[in-house]
Amino acid sequence: MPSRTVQPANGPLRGHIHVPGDKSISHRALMLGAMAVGETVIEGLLEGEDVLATAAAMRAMGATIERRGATWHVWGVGVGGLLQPATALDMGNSGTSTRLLMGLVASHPITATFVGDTSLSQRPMGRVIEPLSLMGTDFTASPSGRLPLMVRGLCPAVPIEYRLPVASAQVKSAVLLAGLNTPGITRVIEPVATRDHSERMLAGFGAEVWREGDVISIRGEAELKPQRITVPGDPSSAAFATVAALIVPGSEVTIANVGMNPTRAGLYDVLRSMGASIAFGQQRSVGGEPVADLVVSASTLTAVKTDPTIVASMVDEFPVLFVAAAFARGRSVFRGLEELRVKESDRIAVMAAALRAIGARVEELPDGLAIEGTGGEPLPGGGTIATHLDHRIAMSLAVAALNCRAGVALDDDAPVATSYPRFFADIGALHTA
Ligand SMILES: O=C(O)C1=C[C@@H](OP(=O)(O)O)[C@@H](O)[C@H](O)C1
Ligand SMILES: C=C(OP(=O)(O)O)C(=O)O
Repeated sequence: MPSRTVQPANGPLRGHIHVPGDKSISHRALMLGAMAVGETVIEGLLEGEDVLATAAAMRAMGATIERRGATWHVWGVGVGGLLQPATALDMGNSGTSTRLLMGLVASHPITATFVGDTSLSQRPMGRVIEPLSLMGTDFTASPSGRLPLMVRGLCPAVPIEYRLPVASAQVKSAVLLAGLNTPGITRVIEPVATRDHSERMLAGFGAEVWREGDVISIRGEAELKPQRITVPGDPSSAAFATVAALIVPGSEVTIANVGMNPTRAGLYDVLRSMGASIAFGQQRSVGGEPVADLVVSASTLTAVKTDPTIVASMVDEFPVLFVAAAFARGRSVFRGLEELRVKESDRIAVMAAALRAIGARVEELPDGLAIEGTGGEPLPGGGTIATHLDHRIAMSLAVAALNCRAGVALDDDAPVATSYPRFFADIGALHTA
């Protein structure tokens, strides 16, 4: 476990960074490229460990995937064409790879075993096993529906209409991807809107997929046509430099190429409601997704109470929002965050412990956190933070360290490589002194 001490910023953060490719979109580009017939070309793919796990799995099931300079090239097997993998598929730390690929395998006549690291092996897969079992797929899972697990796909599978019991884009996507190779129409009812990258990209590849109110339908046995895809920057990664610039006095930072899909951009609305100075320049469309360059200036933040309806549009950004709240004026309250307990770590409990360790005043609630902010004053810092194989915990505390008197030690900085390998270099480049 490589440990690292992050020192407080020795002056304002200044400069310009280019945020890496969106993780959710990168996974989907590889998967759908692998399901098309012909060559898909991907620009801006996130080369993080999670996405590389998806690439390795698609290769193991028959796709050819190559990096040539700055672009990635995928020669797909076609819908229905996935091959039986010779060995277990190693999903590493990646919930998205696991759940979406379980969906793809579910309606193919193949058997696949999924394994992962100790974090992923504790995460619930029953939420995907349940709908895919209704489609006829057979599963043998570890106790409580965990990894390692084996999926025996059924072809043809049975189309279903499934109401999501949790707001989860991964579960929605697993069912839609299983529906790709299933005769007839598969429907997902989504009471709370979640990120819609699967629907957008399936349509882009030529599948018939449509939304009526909260019902998303896909016509199966689709033929996907290869595409040229440009992956926009990841708003979940941009969140770290954004909060860093807000809490380090005197900072002004430009973060280029940030995806602003409304199903992902909740954090930026919440920060602005706290008084954050964030300007959205060069608004444009990249790969069918809205994108902007953010100009973020250090701001006096005030406490906030988030509405539970906004959670799905910023589900991965709460750890770093908690850091912003720790430096805001007043008591912030975040509720409706039950899903945070089943991410790479229990992000409510782990962030409560980490913020306390650096001197913040925090109350853990069953479904969230209440945080008493400093009003902008630095926190004491010091101590060593347990990151629990969770990239977002590591990066959030590295950001907090910038405004802690004694800095912050992370027990393990390796997890940042799952979603943002250049994180420490990007933040380092913003130091002026
Ligand atoms: O579909 C996706 O790409 C993702 C969906 C979210 O998970 P849930 O579907 O479990 O909320 C999110 O936390 C994850 O980082 C990526
Ligand atoms: C929850 C996350 O990812 P995944 O579910 O793919 O592991 C995340 O990136 O914060």
